[in-house]
Amino acid sequence: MATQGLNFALNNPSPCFSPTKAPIPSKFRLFTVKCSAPLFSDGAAVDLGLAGRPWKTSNARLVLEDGSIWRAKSFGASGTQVGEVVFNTSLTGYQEILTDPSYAGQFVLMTNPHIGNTGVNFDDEESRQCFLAGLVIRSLSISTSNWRCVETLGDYLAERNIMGIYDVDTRAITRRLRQDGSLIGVLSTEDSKTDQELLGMSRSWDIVGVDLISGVSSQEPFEWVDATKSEWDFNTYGRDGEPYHVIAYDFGIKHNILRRLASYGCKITVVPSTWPASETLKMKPDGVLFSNGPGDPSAVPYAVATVKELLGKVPVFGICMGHQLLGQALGGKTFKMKFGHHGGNHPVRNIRNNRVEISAQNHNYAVDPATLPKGVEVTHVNLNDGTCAGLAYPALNVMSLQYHPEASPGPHDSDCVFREFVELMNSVKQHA
Ligand SMILES: NC(=O)CC[C@H](N)C(=O)O
Repeated sequence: MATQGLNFALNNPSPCFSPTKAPIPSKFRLFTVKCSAPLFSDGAAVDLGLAGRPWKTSNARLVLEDGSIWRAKSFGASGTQVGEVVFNTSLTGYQEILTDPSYAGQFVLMTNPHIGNTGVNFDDEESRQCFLAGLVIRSLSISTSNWRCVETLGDYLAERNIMGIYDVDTRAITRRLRQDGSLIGVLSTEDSKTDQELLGMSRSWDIVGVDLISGVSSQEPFEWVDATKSEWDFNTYGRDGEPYHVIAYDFGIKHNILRRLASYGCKITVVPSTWPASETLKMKPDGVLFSNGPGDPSAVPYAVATVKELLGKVPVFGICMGHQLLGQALGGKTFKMKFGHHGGNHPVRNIRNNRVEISAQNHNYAVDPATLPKGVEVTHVNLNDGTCAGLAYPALNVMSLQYHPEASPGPHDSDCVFREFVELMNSVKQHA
């Protein structure tokens, strides 16, 4: 499919896919990028005093820190919002993306041009709210049609106070992000704010070094029981006997991680990000899961300290942020990538069995394998750019993935890793 091919190419940093480099203006010059078709842009008809148009005209601006201004039409909430712009190459699954807490502080730009056609439903929520800064899309579907739909995307965002824009050249912005790396932007529907003011806001804000986990984690421990609904579940692996008790650290956990663990027969207690390791050990779990979560892994040393305290005492599994925290706890370093990986089409090689999995990914940071101590194995590699996509330290019963085996949205190729975690807990229990 042509769109699928384009989205693969966007994630691949290989020079043969690089778009032509557009000139970037000097840091302090503002310029407007014309992107809408003339028929739909503000302009002549209004100036000439002709009757008002029945369609919406541009009423929002996205000002990027490189000085570019993108005129667009707003939907969802109004106001002014700052965040880091990242592009996501998933073709479907915008509701799961909107409710993935790992997007806190970020504007998600969907490279698939047509968004909103299936509306939103009760089943696809990945957390209790939308934590992202806003949504940037090319075309907002004018009709909504799906058997699960309960509401339109626009109403859903407005109720949750999340800003969205459409009729903006998402391809051009994506090229810019690929060439120059992630950019901070300010989205505004407020005419009272000047372009210079918005540019100033984008240049005085940063996402690096900020603890975003504390804003998304649950505040109290709770039990999780829901498994994947039987009509959606394809797992046939069943276990007899007592379920394994897993303590899941909530750094911004996606519900489908919990559903998949429950489907593999785990009893789950979710604990806040600041839950002391000593309390976890008192609960005598069979395993501990460190979840995904937003922001910079170096900004949460308290979480790294908790992970360190648990290493070697109980089998552990890290997903995305959890993988990065494990990398640091084992003595390694994390670094910020140029534009990260966001989408449901990232090829990863599982080095242990030499199979390639197409995976769902959402991260801007990665573990530098060269900084890891002896004994830590890189188990998975991202085939687009060779970055570390999974780790294991068998001596301490550690396993982790940089990406999302729970998908939501995305392919299910990596689902069997939940079984591997159950088998790890099983073998540790048998040898205790
Ligand atoms: N999905 C996640 O857990 C993301 C981890 C981290 N916030 C990153 O961007 O790399």
